This record gives sequence, C-alpha cells and structure tokens, in this order.
Amino acid sequence: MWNLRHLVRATCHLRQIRRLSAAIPGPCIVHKRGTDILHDPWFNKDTAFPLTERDRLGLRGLLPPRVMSFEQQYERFMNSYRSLKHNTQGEPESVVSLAKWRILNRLHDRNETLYYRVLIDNIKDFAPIIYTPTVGLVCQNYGGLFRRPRGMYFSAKDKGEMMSMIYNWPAQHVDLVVVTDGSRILGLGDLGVQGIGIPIGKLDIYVAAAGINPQRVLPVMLDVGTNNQKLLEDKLYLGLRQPRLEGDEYLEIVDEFMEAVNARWPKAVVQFEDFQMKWAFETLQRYRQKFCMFNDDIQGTAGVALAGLFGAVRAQGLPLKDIVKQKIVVVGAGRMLGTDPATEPNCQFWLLDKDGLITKERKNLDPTAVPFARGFGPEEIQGLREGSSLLEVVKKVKPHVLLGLSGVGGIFTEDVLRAMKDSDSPRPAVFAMSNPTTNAECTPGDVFKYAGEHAIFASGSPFNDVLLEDGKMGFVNQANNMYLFPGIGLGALLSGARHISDGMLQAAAECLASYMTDEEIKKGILFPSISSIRNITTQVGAAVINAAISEELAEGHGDVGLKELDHMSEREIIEYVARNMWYPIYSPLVHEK
Ligand SMILES: NC(=O)c1ccc[n+]([C@@H]2O[C@H](COP(=O)([O-])OP(=O)(O)OC[C@H]3O[C@@H](n4cnc5c(N)ncnc54)[C@H](O)[C@@H]3O)[C@@H](O)[C@H]2O)c1
Ligand SMILES: O=C(O)C[C@H](O)C(=O)O
Ligand SMILES: [Mg+2]
Repeated sequence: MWNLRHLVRATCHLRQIRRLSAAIPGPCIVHKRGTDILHDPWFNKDTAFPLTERDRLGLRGLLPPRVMSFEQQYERFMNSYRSLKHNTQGEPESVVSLAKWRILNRLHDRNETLYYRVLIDNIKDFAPIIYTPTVGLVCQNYGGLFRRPRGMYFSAKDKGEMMSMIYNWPAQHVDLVVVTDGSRILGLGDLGVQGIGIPIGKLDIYVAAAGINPQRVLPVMLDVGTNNQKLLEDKLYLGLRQPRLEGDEYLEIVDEFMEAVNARWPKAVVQFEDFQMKWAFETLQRYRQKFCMFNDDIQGTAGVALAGLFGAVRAQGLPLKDIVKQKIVVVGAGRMLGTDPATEPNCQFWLLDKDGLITKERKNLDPTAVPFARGFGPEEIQGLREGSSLLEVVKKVKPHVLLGLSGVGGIFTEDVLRAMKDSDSPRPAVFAMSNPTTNAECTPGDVFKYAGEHAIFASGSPFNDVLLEDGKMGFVNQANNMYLFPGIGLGALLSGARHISDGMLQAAAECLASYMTDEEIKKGILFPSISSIRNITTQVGAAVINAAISEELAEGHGDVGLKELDHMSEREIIEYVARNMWYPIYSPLVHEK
C-alpha cells in the first residue's frame, strides 16, 4: 500500500489531465428553451450566456445585455459570501452559520455549475456549512428553512406505489442514492422527515470529492413516521404525523423502496445513512449481498476509525503489526457492535455504553457484543466489573486510544482526560467522533491541556488547531467518514461491483491509513486536510476497484467492461477514476426538440 501512495502523490499531473479535459467541454443537449432554461439550475448560466447562445435558445431580452464571464460571477458570489461576515457581526454563531447555508443553498437552487465550482475550490471553508456541523442545524430548522423540495420523499402512505413513483424522478440516469429514515440524525436523535438534509449534504460531498455528476445523484427520505413528540405536535412539521412503523411494516417499506431503485437503476450504488442502530444493522444484513449498497455509519465509520488506529500506532514509532497490542476504550458501543469482529484487527477493546463497561455478565447481552464483552479471567485487569464507569476504566486500563461514538457532548471530562495522561502510550490518542460539534465528547483545547501536549486528537466535526503553551501547534484531525464514503461509492460504481464486500471496505481503509507520511504522523496529523479530498477519493476509489476486480465482483461500468478493467495497471486504474470525475464548467448548450 505504500507504493500506491507514492505512485499517486507523484502523479499530480492527473489534476492537469482533468483540467485539460474540463477545458474543452463537450456540448450539452437541452430539450427546453427560454425561461425554462433560466429556471433549471443544471443548465442555467445566469448572466454568462453568450450572445450566440441567447439567440439559439430564445433567451434574448430575458437577461440584462452585459455578458459576464464565469470568473466574474465567481468573484461576485464570493464577495457577497464574504460580506456576510460584516452583515452578521455580533450575531450568535448559529445565526451566522445558517446565513452562510442560505446563501449557498440559494446558489445551489439557481446555478449548479457555479455552486459546485465554489464548493470544490473552497471545500475546507464550505464543508462545515453544507455538511457537519451546520447541516445538523439545518435539519433541526428544516420546517422554517424549507423553500423548495430536493430529492425524493417516500412515505409509509406510498406503500404499493413506489415502483411507479420512482419514475417521477426527472433524471434518466442515477449513479448514487443516499437514503435515510431520519431516525438518528448525527447525535441529534430522531428528526423524522427533517433528516433529508443529511442525504443532500452527503451527496454534495460526493460531487465535490468523488466527482459524481450532480445530475445523477438522488437524496431520499423514507418517512415512516417519527417518535419525536415535539415534531409530532408541531403544526408546521412536514412529515407524516404518526409514530414510526416497526417490525415487518417498517421492513416492507424499505424493501419496496430498494426494489424500486433497483428496477429503474440496477447499477446505482445505495448508501444508507443515519438509520438508528437496530435498523442500520438489520438492513445491512438484509441487502448487502443482494444490492450494491453499504451503510456509511457502520462501514465508513469503522474504516475511518481503523485508519485512525493505524495512525496512532505509527505516531508511537511502532510497526503497524503492533496494532494488536493497543488498548482501546470505546465509548458508545452502538457503532462497534455493528462491525464484524473478524474484520477488526485483534486489538484489545473495552466497550462502554450508557450502562458502563460491557462484560459477559451483562443482562440481555447483544449477541453482536459477545466477542467484545470483557470476561473476568486472570488476564483481565483487576478491579473492573460489569458497568464500571468511564473514569474507572480509563484509570485502570491506561488505554492507548480513547474513542467516543456516544453522541454525548462533554462526556470526556477533565478527570477522564487527566487519566489519559497516564496512558501506556507516549502519544495518548483521543478520538471524539460524535457529531455535530456540540455533541463532541470533548474539545481539542481540553485534550492538550489535560491529557498533555503529546496527545493526539481527532474529532468528527471540525475544530481549529490549538496553539500550545510552548508555541507549538496542537493539530486537530477530522475523523469523519467523509474521507471514505465518497471513494467507496465511486469505486463501487466505476467497477460495476455486484455488491460491496468487506475486502473492498478494508482496501479503502488501508488506502486512507497509508496516505499520510511519517513526518505528518509524527506531528500528530493522522488524517489529510480536507482540501485534498478529491485526490484522496481518487486513491480510495482506485483501491476499491482493485479489490472488486481481485474478488471477481466487478462487472464493468459504461463502455469499460470487465476485460478492460482486468487489464488495467494500478496507475491506469487511478487514471480511469480521475478521468471519470465530473468537473463543473459551462458547456455549450445545443437545443434539441
Ligand atoms: N465521525 C464520524 O464519522 C461518525 C460516524 C458515525 C456516527 N458518528 C457519531 O456517533 C454518535 C453516535 O451515533 P450512533 O448511531 O452510534 O448512536 P447510537 O444512539 O446508536 O449509539 C450511542 C451509543 O452511545 C452509548 N451511550 C449513550 N450515552 C452514554 C454515556 N453517557 N456513556 C457511555 N455511553 C453512552 C449508547 O449506549 C450507545 O451504545 C453520533 O453523534 C454520530 O454523529 C460519527
Ligand atoms: O455525517 C457526518 O458528519 C458523519 C456521520 O455520518 C454521522 O452520522 O455523524
Ligand atoms: Mg451518518
């Protein structure tokens, strides 16, 4: 895997290949004219329609006469975005974030080409707006923010209709579907239909990071009701006002939706997102051999956590094989229980949930927890018992890594972090992976203050780096599944995989883990900057394709059949991925009746 990293980092010219192909855009066939084009965000160029195109498409007189360039439009948008800073001075952070989201969303609704270009170029600044943490706020305030629908809504009332409803979607081709039932939105709980913001945000990341064509993405909300009493009582709530369906009634809805998607777009990849744990796990088992799908919260997150663990081992100057000697305390067992222990490295885990340490004495122990539950043999750390508190566990175990996926903000208290200072690792690692920011288990400032300046920190939502007392920088990593899901989806799509195997997921995680140099790791930088997300995704996508080919799961994509894929070198696969990434540029529009 080290070779792969070197290969790709050395082939930066790929970006030039992309830019070159982007510089000569092919024509785009449009079946509309006049205002219908101006009101279609996919074709709309606003004031940048050239005069010849205005004549051809019946736009003359419908726009002010001056023709602006793309660059001028870009600058104009960025200026108005920047001016928000002055206009919202003194306002609470949430007001400022929502104002930023609104201005981006308005552009998204009006001109997709410009929207995705500013998003790609400014991904580090804009990801916190269109993705975590602001997307959480958007979901919470969806009723008030709603202006026009985006994506598709399938509700419990649509039972028996989905096979025909799916044809209401206007695009002929769909490559990627992200679906949620809104039951566990980030760490914010059941938000019902308002959870649609999450598939929209994830698919924006797909376009920006994986170059999926935005005309070929489909965000989906499966509205099976909500158990959120506040929403049920809210007169302006836009979803079904009924309790969530359960059992077979629930599964019948998801089954019907999956069959409908598969009937219309048999090669589309479906990503399950933010389903409460019981359904996340159940639907993954139910569909993973039948459809090309994966669960991002289980599989994407496990891969990112694994890459983080590898990084923590390397930061201690240890070889990767020493990962098995690492002591890892995981707080928030939900995610972990969803992973197959056979695919996890044989580390030593201590799992805690809301009832404390999980041991074999746990009543009603979840069968998936059995391999992770602690026993009481002589090799066990003395003094720990069923339900021991987090502080007790950290004090006794002295873990190398403390990993939070609890959804509970601030649960890594000062005492817990001080106890991490006595970790058996010279670089104690604290991963506060819960989202959004307010739900993070701790802040980086507290980690460097209490667990020591040698600590390593990663969080699910972005935080700023911390200036330490000695003038050095305490680096903040973002351990978020966005480093993997775009590459998993893209690799599955371009390989034409029948389904997504553990081997493909493992390849994705290993590729991410190998991305960082030893110098970066030594500084405590375990994950790349989000600014390089297209490059990372290219590599992850290629790794996934390679795994699909070697496991004989690949069937090819478009004009590239299995035979061609099979004959590609590693380098050619990377080029194949880069070549297939969409890049926003105005294409000449050609009208056809
Ligand atoms: N960074 C990422 O890429 C990423 C990916 C997936 C999920 N997440 C985050 O993980 C969080 C949890 O998601 P989930 O779907 O696993 O939720 P969940 O509700 O299924 O699981 C939460 C787990 O935390 C435990 N827990 C709750 N309170 C606790 C406490 N006080 N002490 C110890 N354990 C406690 C629960 O018992 C449960 O095991 C969310 O905030 C989500 O945003 C982050
Ligand atoms: O959405 C994210 O930012 C990560 C993850 O999928 C989550 O559910 O928290
Ligand atoms: Mg999620």
